[in-house]
Parts: sequence; C-alpha cells; structure tokens
Amino acid sequence: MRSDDTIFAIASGHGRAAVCLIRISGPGSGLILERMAGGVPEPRRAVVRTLVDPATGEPLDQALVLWMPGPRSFTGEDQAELHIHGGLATRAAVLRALGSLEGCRPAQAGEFTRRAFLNGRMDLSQVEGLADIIDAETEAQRRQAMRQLGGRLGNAAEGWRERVLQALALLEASLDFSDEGDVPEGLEAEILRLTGEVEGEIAGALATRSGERLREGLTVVLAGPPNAGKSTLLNALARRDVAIVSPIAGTTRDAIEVHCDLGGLPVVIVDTAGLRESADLIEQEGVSRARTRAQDADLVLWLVPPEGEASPPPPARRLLKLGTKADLNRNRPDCDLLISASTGEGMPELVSRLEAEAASLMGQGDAVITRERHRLALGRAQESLQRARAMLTGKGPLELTAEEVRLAARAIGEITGRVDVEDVLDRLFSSFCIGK
Ligand SMILES: Nc1nc2c(c(=O)[nH]1)N(C=O)[C@@H](CNc1ccc(C(=O)N[C@@H](CCC(=O)O)C(=O)O)cc1)CN2
Ligand SMILES: Nc1nc2c(ncn2[C@@H]2O[C@H](COP(=O)(O)OP(=O)(O)OP(=O)(O)O)[C@@H](O)[C@H]2O)c(=O)[nH]1
Ligand SMILES: [Mg+2]
Repeated sequence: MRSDDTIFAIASGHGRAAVCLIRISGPGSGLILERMAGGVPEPRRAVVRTLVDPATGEPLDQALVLWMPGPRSFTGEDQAELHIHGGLATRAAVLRALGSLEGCRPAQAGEFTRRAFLNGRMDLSQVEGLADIIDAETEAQRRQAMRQLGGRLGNAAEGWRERVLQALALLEASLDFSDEGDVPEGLEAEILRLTGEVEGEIAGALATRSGERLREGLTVVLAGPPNAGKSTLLNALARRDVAIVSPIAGTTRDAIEVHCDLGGLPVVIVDTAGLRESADLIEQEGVSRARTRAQDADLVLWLVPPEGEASPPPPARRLLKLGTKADLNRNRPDCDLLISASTGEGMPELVSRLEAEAASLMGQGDAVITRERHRLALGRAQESLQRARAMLTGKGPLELTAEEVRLAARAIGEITGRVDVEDVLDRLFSSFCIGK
C-alpha cells in the first residue's frame, strides 16, 4: 500500500445514524475539499458546506467540514473531515465520489494511526493505548488506556533506554581508552549505578500482572456438579436471562460467557457444563471443556449443592467454595460462602467478594505494563542487564559486556517501537477499526 496515497474512511459506526464522520488523510486532502466542498476552509474551524459530486457538480449532502493541514494533525499529514448526514445512501454517494478521485483510496484498518506512528506523532506504546481505549469496556480499563496513551509506559521506557545508552557510552569509552581491557574504577561504579537503577525499576514494572489482567479482564468460571445452580447464578450475576435453567441434570453443555462490570473492573463470568461421568458424547465434550476453562480461569467458583459434592473440584489457580440453594439447607460448614438464588441470600456478599478479588488481581489502572509484549521485551532487557553487571563485577570481557548492554537498550526500544517492530505493527493494526 502506498503511503503517499490519500486515504479515506468512515470513522463513525456503520448502522443508520444521525451523523457520519468521514476522515481523509494525505496530500490530496486539500484538493478534495476544493473539488467537493467549494474550497479549503480556515484550518481547524468547522464550516457548513454543500458537498458536490466532483464529476457532475450535483449536490450530495450538507456537511460540516474541517481542514487540518499537516503537520499539526492527528496523522501529521494534511487531513480533512466531512461530518455528513448518517443515511446509507448519503454515505455511499460521498464514498463513491471520494473513490473516483485520482490518488484517493479507502483506508485499511488502522492506517490513519499507522501514519501517525510513522510520522512520529505517537510511539508504539501510545498506539497500543489508543487501541485499548477503543476496546475499553470499564472505567478502570479506560483509565489504564488513557495513561498509556498519555505516555506513561513510553516515557518510562525512554528514561530506561537513555540511562542504558549512557552506561553503554561509558563502556565504549573504556574499550577505546584502556589498554588493559578493564574499566577505570570511577567509570565502573557509574555504569553499575546506571544499570542497577534501571534494572530495579524494570523489576518493579514486571512485579505485577495487574495491567495485563485489567486489559484482558478477569475470568471467573462457575463449576460444579450438574444441577448445582451454576446457570441460575450466572443469570443472577448478569441480571439477565442468559443461560437455560432446568431441574434436569446436564442442561448446560457449552461454556457461556458474560462480560460484567464489577465496580469498574472487567470480569468475564463463564457458566460451564456440570462435571460428571456421562455416556452422552456431547455432554462428555461439555465436561472436558468445563475442566479446561476451570484450569485457565483466574478464579473458580466451585458450586456445592445441598446434597454435597460428588467429585473433588477441578485443579484451579484460585478457588472459592460456594454452598448453593441455602434456602434448602443451611448446614454447610465446608463452604466459604452460602448463597440462594431463590431468596437472594449471600448475593451481595458474593458480589463484594468478587469485586475484592478483582481489585486485588487487577488494581485500578496503575500498572505500567499492560501486554505480554511489554513483559517479554522488558524480561529480556532485565536478563541482559543482569548478565552485563555480573561480567562487569567479575572482570569479564568488555566487548561482551558492552554487547549485553546494547541488547538491553534494543529490547527496551521495542516498547516504543524505536527498533524493528514491523511484524508487531502489522499484527496490531490489523486489530484496529477501519477509520482509526
Ligand atoms: N472529529 C474527530 N474527533 C476525534 C478525533 C478525530 O480525528 N476527529 N480523534 C482521532 O483519533 C480523537 C482526538 N484526537 C486527535 C489528536 C490530535 C489531533 C490534532 O490534530 N493535533 C494537532 C493539533 C492540535 C491543536 O489544534 O491544538 C497537534 O497535536 O499538533 C486531532 C485529533 C478523538 N476525537
Ligand atoms: N430452591 C432453590 N433452587 C434452586 C436454586 N438455584 C437453582 N435452583 C434450581 O436448581 C435447578 C438446577 O439449576 P441450574 O442453574 O440449571 O443448575 P446447573 O448447575 O446450571 O445445572 P447443569 O447445567 O445441568 O449442570 C433448577 O431447577 C433451579 O431452579 C436455589 O437457590 N434454591
Ligand atoms: Mg447449567
């Protein structure tokens, strides 16, 4: 795809709507306004214009038009926006007209943001923050995404990289000037200080997974014997009739997921098939899926009916034992909590318990790293720094020490996209909406 094309796309939603936003970016943006909107308005001032078909002059729609010349624009290049009426035919007519102009083509997913990145308007960590803002479903996710867009991770990474490069410069100076192949004592102390500081800060950022958990949402799996009341509990937590409930054991077979917002934190609650030996092939598959989901879950709610558990709970990272149908039997000393979907007993306590679990696993958006990509890159940086520091104090070969420090700087550079990130970009932008 040519990057000097002028690209356009609908940036608003795609159904019938009151207003539709068409975004345009590239060197032909001004010409488009001249051909279709009667001229280029004053920069960054909205004006109402009648849009016309550039081929025939036929009026197509009334629009609010914006002109944002580069480099002071989102993409860093000339940009225009047409805020048109939201009807399907209007949209089609304007897009057809834009596509008929030379050098203009529909944008690919994420292509506006890719241009913003390539033009240095934002770094890779900020691009990820932007993607996360669009996907944020809860308040804490929104806050975390905004911090990343605002440069919290990017600034931290730049700070680390700068100090590592400073240490590298000192090492290289020693390489050039020392005949014995060792580092003068004063310099060695400074290199150890710089790399030690950075290594400690990176270790701090790696110490919690709460950022990744918050971005992805916490998975809570409801598991237990058939008829324990799992689907009834799912419906109660979701406050809608999501799953079929019946007195017949083995009602649920597929795993059913509901996205919930618990005090601003994203929690995916998964209802599963009741665990039992069964001759029914479909039920067997359901039971095997239930076990897998329980194993992968951040938290398993193990539901024990009044008649007790027929089998031990499946292996899980974290498990909370819930006695169900408390209205039928209140004598359940082995359970962490008693609930009844019929009377509502225990439900507020359960929700508080889940909120507390979620908060302790996810925080409120204060973590610095939010993706496995960050964890892997910083993990490599940390290992390189550790190896370099060990060589430095153990009087290891200077060239190898410098190479490790170089590797550390490179790994940190991956966070902001300073170094080879083509494949990361392709993967990331393919997950973007068209128009972003
Ligand atoms: N109509 C509309 N709304 C939108 C966007 C958009 O592109 N169009 N955005 C798109 O995602 C977001 C806002 N992001 C933007 C960020 C920077 C610039 C920009 O042109 N910045 C220039 C000029 C700033 C100024 O005028 O002071 C700059 O930073 O130099 C525009 C939008 C959300 N809302
Ligand atoms: N008395 C009483 N009955 C309940 C309660 N919760 C669920 N039940 C009933 O128990 C039966 C089974 O409920 P489900 O929610 O379908 O149970 P399940 O664990 O999803 O069962 P499977 O999908 O077959 O594994 C239904 O008849 C529910 O109405 C409760 O708190 N009290
Ligand atoms: Mg069920």
